[in-house]
Amino acid sequence: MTVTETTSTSTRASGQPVLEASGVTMRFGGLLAVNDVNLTVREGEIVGLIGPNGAGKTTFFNCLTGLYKPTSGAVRFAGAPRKPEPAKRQVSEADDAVVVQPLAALTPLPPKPRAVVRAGMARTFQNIRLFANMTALENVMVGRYCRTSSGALTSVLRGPKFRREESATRERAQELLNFVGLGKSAEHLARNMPYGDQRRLEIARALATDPKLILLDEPTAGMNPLETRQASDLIFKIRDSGLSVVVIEHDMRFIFNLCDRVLCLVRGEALVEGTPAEVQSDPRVIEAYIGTGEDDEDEDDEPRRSQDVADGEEEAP
Ligand SMILES: Nc1ncnc2c1ncn2[C@@H]1O[C@H](COP(=O)(O)OP(=O)(O)OP(=O)(O)O)[C@@H](O)[C@H]1O
Repeated sequence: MTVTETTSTSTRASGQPVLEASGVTMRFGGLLAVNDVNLTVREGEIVGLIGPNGAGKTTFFNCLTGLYKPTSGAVRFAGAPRKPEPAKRQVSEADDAVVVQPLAALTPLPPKPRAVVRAGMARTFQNIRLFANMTALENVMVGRYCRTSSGALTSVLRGPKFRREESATRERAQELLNFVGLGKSAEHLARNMPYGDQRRLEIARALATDPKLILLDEPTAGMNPLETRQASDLIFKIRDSGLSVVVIEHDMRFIFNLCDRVLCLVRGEALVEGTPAEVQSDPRVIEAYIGTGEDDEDEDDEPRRSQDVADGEEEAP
């Protein structure tokens, strides 16, 4: 299957690109998991990544976030480090001098995941990866440490600089817990928190790194309908706070109600990209999920929640 089609302009397509993946290909030995996939994410956009099981969504995500080095292709990100440019000065109508930051240019993604986080990209994983025996607040504080400057020695000596940073980190972590609706759970051990709260906590920890772009891998997996609605509200709130979001989900109703744009991968290739309305009504997407009935014996094509496509079609605007 080699058909790739871009059929939409996003409702927010006028924003500057923050991430650009071009020709991303990932092979595992003889297996072509992702084949020549392109994706541009713009400021303030929510982009959904869908596809049947084994379509290559997580592998593509891993390429976007620097966890995998693509076999070929490039990922460019607006926050990636580059040569410092002098800030330009602009004079407003009121003749006040205002310092304007130059527009962030897209530059190649740094090679290591830690550098990717510093550049402004954060992610959550399909399986919850919290520090189970730490409190909610401590989990978020850990996410914050990539933005603090205390070195090992300062931390051991616990001098004034360390104490100031520690206090600011704690304060910011509490703000983020409030933001995701976990303000009252700050002292709860992560392992004792309800499942939906653990997912929120992961998002708060990712937000603690001050990202420009957050990538969420199946954020509603295992959630009940109420938790799923709350997750949706939280993602809108994150977008409204100025971030771009990329989200992988199998729950089509959730995706089609949430996203500005959706990319459907099938067998590692981009099948269709468009608005939720375009993607959910595209016969190729329906076929990819539900099948034609001719290749029912092909287990790899079996969708986890095939009925969701039809559900989304009825419900989405
Ligand atoms: N580290 C790896 N080594 C070898 N093969 C892999 C590896 N990771 C993924 N694959 C294979 O690559 C293909 C794509 O897998 P991937 O997990 O990216 O799909 P997915 O769309 O995220 O699936 P799901 O919806 O089930 O999570 C699959 O055939 C998978 O078995």
